[in-house]
Parts: sequence; structure tokens; C-alpha cells
Amino acid sequence: LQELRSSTTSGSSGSSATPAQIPDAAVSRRLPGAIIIGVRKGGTRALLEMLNLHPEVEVAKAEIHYFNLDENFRRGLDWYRAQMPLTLPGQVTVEKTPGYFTAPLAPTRMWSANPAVKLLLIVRDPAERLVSDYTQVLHNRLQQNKPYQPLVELLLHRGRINPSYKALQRSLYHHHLARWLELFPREQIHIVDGEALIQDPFPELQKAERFLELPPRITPENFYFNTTKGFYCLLTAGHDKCLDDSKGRPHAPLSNKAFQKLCKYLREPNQIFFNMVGQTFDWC
Ligand SMILES: Nc1ncnc2c1ncn2[C@@H]1O[C@H](COP(=O)(O)OS(=O)(=O)O)[C@@H](OP(=O)(O)O)[C@H]1O
Repeated sequence: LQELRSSTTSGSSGSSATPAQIPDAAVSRRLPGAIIIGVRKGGTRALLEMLNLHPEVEVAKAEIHYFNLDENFRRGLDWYRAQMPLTLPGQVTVEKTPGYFTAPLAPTRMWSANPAVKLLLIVRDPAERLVSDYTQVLHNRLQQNKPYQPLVELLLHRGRINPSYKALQRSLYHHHLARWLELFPREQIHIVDGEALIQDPFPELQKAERFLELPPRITPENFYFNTTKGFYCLLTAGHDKCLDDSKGRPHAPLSNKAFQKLCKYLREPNQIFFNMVGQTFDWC
């Protein structure tokens, strides 16, 4: 509590309350008002950390995997709430678990827990996302000394795109979004452009603030381009923070020919997704 009180009062929120003025009862763990549901490798960590710059946002640092993993879901809503950070009334709790987007039961479970929860979906060129997804799996397998197959062997079968490759299925955004839209109205799902967030985070954060009905507190001064990292990093109260090395890894190789086949395969699914969200993206 002391930690929350001091962080709340020393933060940039402009709050004039002193630790002694915050009653114990006001500080508690609350269910998320907003959840970043995906996409895996879309920039979910960057979005969460950037939203956390806002003084009225508190985030769950770890991925909670409540709505997608049965063993966690069985633990119940009180367990889920207990994973959340301490907040004051008026603050918004945000968690991110990219696995929610593609989990068949996640939309119904989330709707039952809180039908008013705001959803954030950060998307990225699904072909690039697939390569990033493969690169992450490859990295994990190498670390565990497990065998691995080159990407092209998983992606192509007799020279054609293999539709059962899991990382490809995760890139069929329209397919997964359709399940969310069966329950949640379109206005309750905010789409963040992952490529735009990389190029220039501030405008995407402004849009997210508006969606979350938060006063504008994040500023361009909260970001600076780190040439060593090759990405924007965060600046707040004199602290400088870049995402760790698992973000922005060099991608595993894939021939241009195979990549173009993937792009061609994704053209139609992408168009369906654009129609669904009423927005187009400059994807391959
Ligand atoms: N500012 C900043 N710094 C570092 N990385 C950034 C940033 N903004 C977006 N990204 C992109 O985030 C990609 C990882 O996405 P996720 O955090 O969603 O990955 S994960 O699903 O949680 O593993 C990661 O993808 P890869 O480049 O493929 O590793 C990054 O491109």
C-alpha cells in the first residue's frame, strides 16, 4: 500500500493527496477496465508499457492467461482480481495476454466476467507477425536444446501454403475477431496499428487515451528513439526504459519467394478483416 501511495502521490498525475490522506479502503485490486487481447507479437508489451505512462492507468506486469487457460480459469474471478495491481478509485486497471485473441472460449468468458470491459487489439502485418511468431518459438526451442524445423518447411507443403500451420492460423485475424464481435460491439474494441506504434508511438497513444476516456496525460516527451535498440523507448520522471531483448529480435530467414506466397495467401483474409474493422492497413 505504501508503495502505491508513494507512487500515486509522486507520479505525474497532479494529485495533491498526501499518503496520509488516502484511506486504506480506497486502495484495492480491481478487475481490469481494459484488456489488451492480442495479437501475439503485435506489440502488446509496448502498448501496455506505454499506457502505463498515464497516471490514471495501472497495469498487471505479467500476462495473466485467465480467460484462455482452463487451469487458471478454474481458479475463479477472485483469483484473477488478486493478480491485478493496487489501484485507487478512478484509475483504470489494464492487463495484456495476447493468447486471448485466438482462444475459442475467451470472448464468452470475458463477456460473462464484465460485458463492459474495453478491448484493445494491436495488429501488425500478419505475414511479419507469422515470421516473428516462428522466431520466438525457434528461440525457445534453441534455448531448451530442442530440435526445430526451418520456417519454410512448416509454412509450405509441396510448394503450397500449409493452412494447418498454427502460426498461420494465428495470423487469420478476421477468423478470430468474428468470435469477439458475436458478443462485443465494434465500438468496444479499439484497434491499434502496431506498425504505427513502432514508427511514432505518440499518436497511437493519444487515440488509446481517447478510447479509454482518459484525460490526455501522455506527451511526446515520454518517448525517444533509441538508436542502439532501433525502437522508441519510454521516459518518465527521469527514468528511461526500453523493452527487453526479446522484443525486436532479428527475424528467422525466409526466402522472398515463400514470403510472397504467404502475402498472396493472406490477401483475402486481410481484406475481410479490413471490412470488419472499417479500416485498411498497408500490409504486404
Ligand atoms: N518500442 C518498442 N520496442 C520494442 N519492440 C516494439 C516496440 N514497439 C513495438 N514493438 C514490437 O513488439 C513486438 C513484440 O510484440 P509483443 O510484445 O506483442 O510480443 S508477445 O506476443 O508478447 O511475445 C516486437 O516484434 P519483433 O520485432 O518481431 O520482435 C516489436 O517489433
